[in-house]
Amino acid sequence: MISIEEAQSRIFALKGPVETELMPLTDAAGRWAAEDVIALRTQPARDLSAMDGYAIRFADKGGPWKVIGESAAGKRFSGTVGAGEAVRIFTGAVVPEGADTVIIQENVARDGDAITLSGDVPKKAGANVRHAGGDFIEGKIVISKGAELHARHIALAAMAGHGALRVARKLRIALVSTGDELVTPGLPCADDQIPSSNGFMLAAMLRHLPADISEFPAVEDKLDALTALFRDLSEHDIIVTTGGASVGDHDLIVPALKAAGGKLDFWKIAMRPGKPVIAGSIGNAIALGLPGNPVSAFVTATLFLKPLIAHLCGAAQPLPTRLKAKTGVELAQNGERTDHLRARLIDGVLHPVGINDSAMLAALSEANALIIRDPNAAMANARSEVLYYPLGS
Ligand SMILES: Nc1nc2c(c(=O)[nH]1)N[C@H]1C(S)=C(S)[C@@H](COP(=O)(O)OP(=O)(O)OC[C@H]3O[C@@H](n4cnc5c(N)ncnc54)[C@H](O)[C@@H]3O)O[C@H]1N2
Ligand code: MOO
Repeated sequence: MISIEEAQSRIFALKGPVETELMPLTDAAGRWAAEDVIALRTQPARDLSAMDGYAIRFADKGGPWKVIGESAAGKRFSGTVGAGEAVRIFTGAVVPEGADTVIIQENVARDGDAITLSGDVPKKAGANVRHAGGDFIEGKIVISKGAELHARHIALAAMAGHGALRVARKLRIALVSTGDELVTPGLPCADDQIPSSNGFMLAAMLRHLPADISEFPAVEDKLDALTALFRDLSEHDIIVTTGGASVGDHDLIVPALKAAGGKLDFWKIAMRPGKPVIAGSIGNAIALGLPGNPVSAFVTATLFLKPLIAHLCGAAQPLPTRLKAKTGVELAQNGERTDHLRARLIDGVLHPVGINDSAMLAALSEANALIIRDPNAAMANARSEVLYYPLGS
């Protein structure tokens, strides 16, 4: 058995990021920047007013002033503000030549072209002015290669002058559930059968990731059928199987991968749940065999499949976020495998939900966090800090 960290780096080493394409901003969210994004313009391009009021010289801060024109957003005043002069100005408008300060309109009284101070004097030169280049300067890297593109990055790229961003192309992923006992959810299910929940769970986990997912009907535990499937799917970027990963007579993923001409990289990770993970390659594809137990499939997809997708899409930080919080109860000393305790984070404190069986979905659904227990971790007192993966609510 290898450690989780070694498994992650070996899976990433199977293949590098895929080819890239230029993506319009509207479709770039949720991807990762394939190159540094450089500002094509300076923002603000000129000194702009942050408020509605009057542009003045700070030297004249006590007033009175004569209004000599107007500067609005998109329609700047082309003259120069001299001593004792002011220009009516609006939020987002260019501060005219000669002026260095904006006094807000609430602090002056206007009578025709004349304004006088009626409130506070501006505190300093430059008050209510956003200076040119205060946000970013042309030529600066505003988004680093490998950064995940959230809505706020899309806005920044747009402001920096880009209409499209270079990102990894969409991945092609095949999801295959294996097992003679599997029944399509919603159809009658005999007592020795089980609804095939894993494919639906994985599709839901990957829904917002940049991948075209092909889902296949459950495949029987037959070497020929599984071998043919590996061959047929080898043009995908990733083939994900669930089930058949263990050592029983009907666990055929490893033999099928080999029979199809694929290569096994490793099998079994020192973790719970999820020990019998399989990683290898066949043709163009990375083969990732996840255990059949639903909670094992969920945890291993969280730790290996989603990070692999992020890695192939060029993410600088493909691994899931780990956070720290206090545990509400004492945690027993851990055994040899990294454990992932189902827990609920309530008001910043982690409460284990109790059942940690790798087949129990009700307990998993109650959880919104997985407490990480390192191999051989000592007992942790209640209120001590522990690491966890947030699962979303
Ligand atoms: N002698 C040993 N037995 C087992 C070991 C071991 O080391 N030695 N490891 C155990 C561990 S840990 C796990 S995890 C499981 C993994 O088993 P498989 O990956 O081979 O999965 P299956 O046997 O096919 O199924 C396990 C369990 O999950 C149900 N299942 C399978 N597919 C689905 C699906 N698509 N949706 C919902 N549920 C599914 C299946 O019916 C079984 O109940 O092996 C242990 N055994
Ligand atoms: O490692 Mo298995 O996933 O505990 O049941």
